[in-house]
Amino acid sequence: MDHQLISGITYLFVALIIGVIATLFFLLNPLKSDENQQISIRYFTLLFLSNSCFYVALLVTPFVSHLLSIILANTFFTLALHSLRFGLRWRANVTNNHLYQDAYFWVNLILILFLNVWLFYIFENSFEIRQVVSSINLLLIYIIAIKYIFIDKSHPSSGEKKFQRILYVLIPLPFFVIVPNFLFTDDFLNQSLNFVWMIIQTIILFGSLMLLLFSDVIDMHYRNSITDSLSGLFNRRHFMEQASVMISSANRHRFPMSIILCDIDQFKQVNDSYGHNAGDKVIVAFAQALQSQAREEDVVARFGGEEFIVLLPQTDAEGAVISAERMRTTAENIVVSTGKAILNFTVSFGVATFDNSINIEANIKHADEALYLAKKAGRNQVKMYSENSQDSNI
Ligand SMILES: Nc1nc2c(ncn2[C@@H]2O[C@H](COP(=O)(O)OP(=O)(O)OP(=O)(O)O)[C@@H](O)[C@H]2O)c(=O)[nH]1
Repeated sequence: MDHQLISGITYLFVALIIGVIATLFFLLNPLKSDENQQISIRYFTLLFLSNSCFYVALLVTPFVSHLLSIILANTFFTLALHSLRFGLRWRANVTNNHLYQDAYFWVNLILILFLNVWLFYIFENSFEIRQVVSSINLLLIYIIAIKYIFIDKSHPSSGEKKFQRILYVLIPLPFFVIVPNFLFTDDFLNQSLNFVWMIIQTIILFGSLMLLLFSDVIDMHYRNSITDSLSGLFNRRHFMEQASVMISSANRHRFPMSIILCDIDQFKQVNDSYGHNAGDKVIVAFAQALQSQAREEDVVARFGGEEFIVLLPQTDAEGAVISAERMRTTAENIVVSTGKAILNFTVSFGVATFDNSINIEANIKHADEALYLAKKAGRNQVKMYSENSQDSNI
């Protein structure tokens, strides 16, 4: 059999295997619970499928017309790279449009097709020229992709940082794809080298996207393990961990620290009168209000059913009572609309300033005692813990 035909078939086979493995990996990815991630995974899958089609189109030159091969190859290539851009955009939640609604994609595609046809007539069978056009396109998309890697720029994940670094490594690769064409006169050798570069590029891209998705999965599991699913606040376990770290820091540096423990008033009645969903809405509304009233360094958590806790570093008793009072009035003004009615609710607060000689549990107990007094005194108020609890007041 012809030498070129055997290598052509081998290339197609390799391209197909890469495409199938990548597709299976992305379709079986465990990140399916998040809609944004789901869409971005579909785009990553499209990237590898179209990348494989690109190789196939490029290597079918002996079987179809040269012009058709160039046009198909570049079309799939453009599709592959724009899929990368769109996958990252969905992941970072920066778009509601799909690829087919993207003007930049269509302009790019039309330009590529126009250039292909034009260059074909000018340079006839020039493999080099179409490599240059593809490489410039590839370069542009990698540069644009760098912009959309980070979901939260202030807290980049390790996968995001690694993926960014890998994209920087990928940027010069398109130029290496062109180099063999100018170095060697043997077409077969050139085509083989081109293919090797493309495979390397795909494997790097595939590996780094895997890395990015795995780090997303790890982040997601970590986030789930420290947050409460209903309110989105930290859960009790994470609060206790954070609190013990902050206590030792407060002890060492001798700064004051306070705790606010609060409980939604007559919450059982809300559930009984309006239903459990209405109760959940109240919890979410109050959690958001609490978070919005807290400072950046405060730790806000859902402590139990309708009970919440806030740890306030660098805050003395007076400051904590002012904060709690602000939270109380904010809660009083929240309006929650349910299917049946529009409802208001109130919250009681117990405040304790840290006694460094005792542990976190004992300090929380102090705040709980103050909260109990607030409930006993008629609810919707703030009480401060004092040694003689019966006298504690704001
Ligand atoms: N909807 C909803 N209800 C919850 C959740 N967690 C706990 N609850 C309910 O919250 C209610 C708490 O009621 P109680 O402990 O009697 O307290 P309360 O009615 O708020 O009365 P006071 O605290 O004395 O003002 C119970 O009926 C729980 O079932 C939740 O996640 N969602």
